[in-house]
Amino acid sequence: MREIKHFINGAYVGSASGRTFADRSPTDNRQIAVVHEAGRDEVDAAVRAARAALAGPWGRLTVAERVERLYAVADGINARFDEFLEAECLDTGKPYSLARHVDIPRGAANFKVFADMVKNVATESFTMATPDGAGALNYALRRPKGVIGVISPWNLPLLLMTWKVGPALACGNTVVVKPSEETPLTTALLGEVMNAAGIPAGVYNVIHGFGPESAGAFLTEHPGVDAITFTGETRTGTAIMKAAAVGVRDVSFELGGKNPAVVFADCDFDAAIEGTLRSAFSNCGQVCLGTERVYVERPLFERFVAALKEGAERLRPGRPDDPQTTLGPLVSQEHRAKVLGYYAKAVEQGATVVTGGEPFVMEGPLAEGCWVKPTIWTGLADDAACVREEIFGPCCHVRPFDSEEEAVRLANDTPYGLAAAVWTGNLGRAHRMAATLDAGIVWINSWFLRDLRTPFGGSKQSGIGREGGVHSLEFYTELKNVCVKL
Ligand SMILES: NC(=O)C1=CN([C@@H]2O[C@H](COP(=O)(O)OP(=O)(O)OC[C@H]3O[C@@H](n4cnc5c(N)ncnc54)[C@H](O)[C@@H]3O)[C@@H](O)[C@H]2O)C=CC1
Ligand SMILES: O=C(O)/C=C/C=C(\O)C(=O)O
Repeated sequence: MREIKHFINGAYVGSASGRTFADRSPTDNRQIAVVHEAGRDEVDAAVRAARAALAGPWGRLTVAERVERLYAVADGINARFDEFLEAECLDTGKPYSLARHVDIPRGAANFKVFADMVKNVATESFTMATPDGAGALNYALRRPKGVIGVISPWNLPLLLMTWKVGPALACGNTVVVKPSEETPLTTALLGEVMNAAGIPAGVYNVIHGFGPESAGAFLTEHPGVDAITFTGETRTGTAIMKAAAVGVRDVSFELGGKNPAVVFADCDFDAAIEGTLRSAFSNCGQVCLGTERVYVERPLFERFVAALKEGAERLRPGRPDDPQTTLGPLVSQEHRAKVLGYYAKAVEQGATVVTGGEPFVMEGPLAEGCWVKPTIWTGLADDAACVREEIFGPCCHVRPFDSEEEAVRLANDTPYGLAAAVWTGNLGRAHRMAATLDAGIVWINSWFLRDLRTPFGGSKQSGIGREGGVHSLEFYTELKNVCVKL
């Protein structure tokens, strides 16, 4: 049995309390690791180590030296690709075919891309007139913000954690990471890569545990943390924001979504079906950018629903390492109960179940796993729970519309504003839709095409701030203006 310890000041350490919890595989519910649970003492030790490293060798490196080490981290992930792949798929149950192309390569890319960015970023400068005629020169310096608290979720554990840690380190900060209690393995493994890459002790720290009254809350409440970055549920974001208010610490939040896809009759039908299948069912629907509401122009509606059903029924659940597997389980029994609760509620509220709506019956050890069928509904009212609330499972509701105005009204009728997809062959309409949809990210005739230089984040209750490209640098640095009288 693996034993997962905290990673503090460059070394793996257990909890002084001896408290541990079980990490289970969602594939078959077997225990895969015993994980140490941090108390306030371990969190404090991690924050102190991070603070000391800021003033230590890390803080004295030149940008070029930092960049070189971050490249070594990326190379270190790639060199141990298969170990990361195995650990990520063991924790999440996701198919190797998915993690091999998305999670692990992005884990490495998140270090390289932001290393390149800090190498090339400029800051502004202004000359100004002064009464004596000599003038003055203003220029801005970017300085690390300090110790960054990173709270990461379970759906894309390595990808989303490194999406924060990569730019934070590139900007010269140090971090204390609290990975999700459901998926601690790859965050723990990254400590070994950090050491091998020559990242000084204390720059990357990891503490394990839960959220409220555990490691997550202890970290966000810790006065030694200068800023907090979080991806997860909107309600958790609210709790973290309250903690961050003490000491007036900065936050960057990427929160829930109830993302629409709008499909016009003039779309490329096959592309729209392929894209919508991916956006609704990839990672078993556990992607914050995923589509849970599909609006289809009426003339296309019946054909679209039939093709989507056929695609959903082609998905094959199975072991992550089986090349035939195209659908993993949900992350936990608790999450499965939540998703199945929505499946039951949809029926109570009058949905037509086009396909799915129930658990998969699996054989052998997999019978104990967190499997649910990909599910498509039609016929729900616009205020039904499954149309309003984030489910985070492999499911979507499909509804017809009759005009562009109606499609915009329906798509925007949500407290969330993370992502949207529009499928149309009409370029003018594509741009109109992009401008009027309330979302941080609008994909036209695509989904999950990610350029890491672009702003990423949500409007309304889907988040605060933007990360990606220079926007990450904005969050992870303080700009200092220097005014020189000439
Ligand atoms: N990427 C996303 O947008 C995600 C959304 N979700 C949504 O959230 C729902 C609940 O899943 P959870 O795992 O409970 O998500 P969560 O938002 O509660 O957990 C995410 C992270 O926050 C930590 N956390 C929880 N409460 C905290 C607190 N008070 N202070 C500090 N840290 C805290 C957790 O330990 C975990 O590391 C899911 O059903 C799904 O709808 C979950 C994970 C990712
Ligand atoms: O950065 C990405 O490409 C993916 C982001 C996905 C999420 O933030 C999520 O599912 O929570």
